[in-house]
Amino acid sequence: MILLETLLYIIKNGKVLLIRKKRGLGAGYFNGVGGKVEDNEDVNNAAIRECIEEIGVKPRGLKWMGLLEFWNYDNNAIESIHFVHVFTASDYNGEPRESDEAEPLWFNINEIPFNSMWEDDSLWLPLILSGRRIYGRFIFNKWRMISHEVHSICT
Ligand SMILES: COc1nc(N)nc2c1ncn2[C@H]1C[C@H](O)[C@@H](COP(=O)(O)OP(=O)(O)OP(=O)(O)O)O1
Repeated sequence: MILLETLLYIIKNGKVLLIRKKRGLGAGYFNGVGGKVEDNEDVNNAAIRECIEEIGVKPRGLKWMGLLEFWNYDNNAIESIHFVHVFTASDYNGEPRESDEAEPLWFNINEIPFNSMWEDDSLWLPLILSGRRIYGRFIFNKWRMISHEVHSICT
């Protein structure tokens, strides 16, 4: 199963808006806002749509910050490959609200709750939050990370 997905981090006043995911892949973890790109949808519009659906705000000042690949194996068989386009936004319209998918919470940039996030996040999210564009590839077995590579993109 190959999936095209998005992640979006709204950064404002020294804080980043994360969600506590309530269902699906990564339920219980804090993460950026995001989900699957729909047929005939571009990744920018998917990031905006997911943000409206999950926390009720329309992000503004969207910036593409990189591409992440998450390969999950079940022993020797590939279970899923996720190509995830990552964005930041500098502002938004509306007020963040909880939905059946997500609870939004603000965190200081230097107090990200990595202990309650996907294992890979501490390897790349600080780079994105400091304004670097990146490419990363993370290999998992049954969603335990077994190897990784992260590179800055020259821009
Ligand atoms: C494995 O490492 C991952 N780390 C992080 N930080 N985020 C990840 C990882 N793997 C996937 N993701 C992200 C990418 C997407 O934003 C979500 C998964 O999307 P989901 O399955 O929730 O997609 P939706 O379209 O919202 O779901 P529904 O089909 O339920 O509408 O996780």
